Amino acid sequence: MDLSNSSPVITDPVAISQQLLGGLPSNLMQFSVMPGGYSSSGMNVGVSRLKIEEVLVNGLLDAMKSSSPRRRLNVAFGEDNSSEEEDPAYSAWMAKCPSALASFKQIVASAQGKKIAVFLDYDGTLSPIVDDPDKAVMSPVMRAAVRNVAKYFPTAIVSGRSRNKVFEFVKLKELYYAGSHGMDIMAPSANHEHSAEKVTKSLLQVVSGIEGATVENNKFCVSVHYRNVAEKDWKLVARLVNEVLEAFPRLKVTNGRMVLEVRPVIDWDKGKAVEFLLQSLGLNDSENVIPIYIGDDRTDEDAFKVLRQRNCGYGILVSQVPKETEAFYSLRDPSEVMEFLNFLVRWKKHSVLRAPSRFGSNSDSDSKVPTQKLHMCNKRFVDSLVLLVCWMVWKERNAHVFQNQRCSASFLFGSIKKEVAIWKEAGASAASSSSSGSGDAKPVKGLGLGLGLPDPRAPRRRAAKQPTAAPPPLPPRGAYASEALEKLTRETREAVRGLETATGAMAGLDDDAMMEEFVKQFEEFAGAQDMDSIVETMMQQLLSKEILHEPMKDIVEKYPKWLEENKSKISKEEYERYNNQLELMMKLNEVYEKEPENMAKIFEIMQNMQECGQPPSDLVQDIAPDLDLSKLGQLTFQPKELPASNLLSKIKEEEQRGALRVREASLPGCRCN
Ligand SMILES: O=P(O)(O)OC[C@H]1O[C@H](O[C@H]2O[C@H](CO)[C@@H](O)[C@H](O)[C@H]2O)[C@H](O)[C@@H](O)[C@@H]1O
Repeated sequence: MDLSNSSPVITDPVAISQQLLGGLPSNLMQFSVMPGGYSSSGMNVGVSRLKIEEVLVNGLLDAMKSSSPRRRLNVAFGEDNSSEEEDPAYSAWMAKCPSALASFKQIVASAQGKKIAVFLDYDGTLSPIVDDPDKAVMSPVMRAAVRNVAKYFPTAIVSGRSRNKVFEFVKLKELYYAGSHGMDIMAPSANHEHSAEKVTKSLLQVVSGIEGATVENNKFCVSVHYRNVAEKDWKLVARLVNEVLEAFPRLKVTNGRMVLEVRPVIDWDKGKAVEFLLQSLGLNDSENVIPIYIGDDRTDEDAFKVLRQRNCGYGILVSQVPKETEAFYSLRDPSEVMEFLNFLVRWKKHSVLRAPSRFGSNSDSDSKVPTQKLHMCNKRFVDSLVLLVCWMVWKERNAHVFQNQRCSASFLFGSIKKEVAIWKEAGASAASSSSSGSGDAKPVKGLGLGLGLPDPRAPRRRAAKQPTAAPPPLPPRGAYASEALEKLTRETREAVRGLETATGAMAGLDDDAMMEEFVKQFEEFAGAQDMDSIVETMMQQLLSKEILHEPMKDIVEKYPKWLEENKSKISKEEYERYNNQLELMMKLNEVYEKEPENMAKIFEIMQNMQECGQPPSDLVQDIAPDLDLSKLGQLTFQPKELPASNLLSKIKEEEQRGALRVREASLPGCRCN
């Protein structure tokens, strides 16, 4: 939806069709308007069938137009620049449906002493919406967050997809799954599956001539996707689906995010699925169980409604625009969902350290937390610090393993402090650019956390050449990158704030004591998630398709020409090395395209890449000036070889034994990234 449109609120498609149908004499309305959809079954064809059909098609079309609203696009980068603070409609909506992150305190306060059960929709909630439904993969960090949540709370995925398909995406055995809008947990008759197959065939036939239209069989339901169909053809899609459904009186159609969902006319939906799951998991005690349901789509409203009616638990709508909803709270996008899930885990794990600055709790347990801890428990600071310490320790470990270089704890701490200074610089710029609200998307030095990572927001030549008047469509595959970028920016900013707090809190402590404190905090946090998985998650994020694929594609595109032009200017060895590098990059791109989740392969290629050193600097300069492949390669050794959590104690031990060679002198600038 274009926000410049008149109504800021997306209305229910049913309401739209009812409105339209309201104009007809009631005796002509023998077709049924289903809750959450409508079916053309039982239609009285005597009077003006064509007219009724037209009304149905138009109703469907209206619903299609109002679905999957898009936000304003930034002219230069195809990104959204608008902030909710500037949008009065959004602010008004937020007052009714506040952020679940901002309201975390209330949510957990009401859950004190009760059991939380978590229900999660998949598309648009755990994975960003993308053009190709088969590519709606979940990021490794999101998977880690869901895995952690499931460690502490019974967790179920409730999806419109078939159960198998959603499992293929989520890949976590510890969860419960309800596919086909929850239908596959209620053992529907084989007839439903059969008619889904039949209607899939008919739908495939009729839409085959419409460019971009696809049909997805979700076992008991069928999705007709029109996200990639030109808007002028949407009416045709609506008409054809409507026509096909006339032969299937037991099926109805509802509208989701750029998708028409054909479902059996049975009294079953995601709300019923949630009730069923609560019952069968022994969580039906509404006094003592708080179900939290997070979803982004219309079908999730059935679940929100159930929670509201039961007067227990919370629906959380994932949306960046105001919507009519039965949910109590909102989150803007999957990255906020992940943050919320992480909050839940930390709250559960560290309830003893719960402090006002962190979750705003003022429970008794707070009084037992020492003041210094209160300062240090600023959640985001701890997170950022953890990442930072983790990263530095990891680099140290690499230097230790690959270069046989070791450093003292105080040197390591010095490096951490230097890194923090870089964060500080980045955070200050990031904070000022965001608080100015100017929408200035200039790259911020240091946004790659000093890791030599490309800044996904840095304008590349290709982007700069695009005419500013016509904004490029928001590339769905960039969603993770901007998610990652947002996260890094947020963490950086918070690290800076946290650093200030910590500086005050730790004033008077000497380097070693400070280091001890850092490590203690780190271990507390790491204890919640296990150190290896934090490192692994971080490595996965840094080497993920979302971060690296775009710059790699750009380099691979230009590399052959560069080689040709420079062959006579470089040595034979260099030429071979570069050729080798190009081949590896091509391999890497292939993995990113075909099996982006295959981290083992990505690690392997990156390791080999490390041997090839940096690509020619004039080649990468325009594309990804900060990209340092040889350094990224160092990331790829499995943490299991030497758990990073042991490293600090190992360093200390060796230091005590006097076995350390301090390497400050050998490392100019002390930057070991
Ligand atoms: O209940 P959900 O798990 O949210 O499933 C609802 C539909 O999700 C998928 O479609 C949506 O996501 C696609 C990938 O991002 C996107 O291309 C499409 O436009 C969205 O509607 C799924 O493909 C459908 O079958 C589900 O019904």
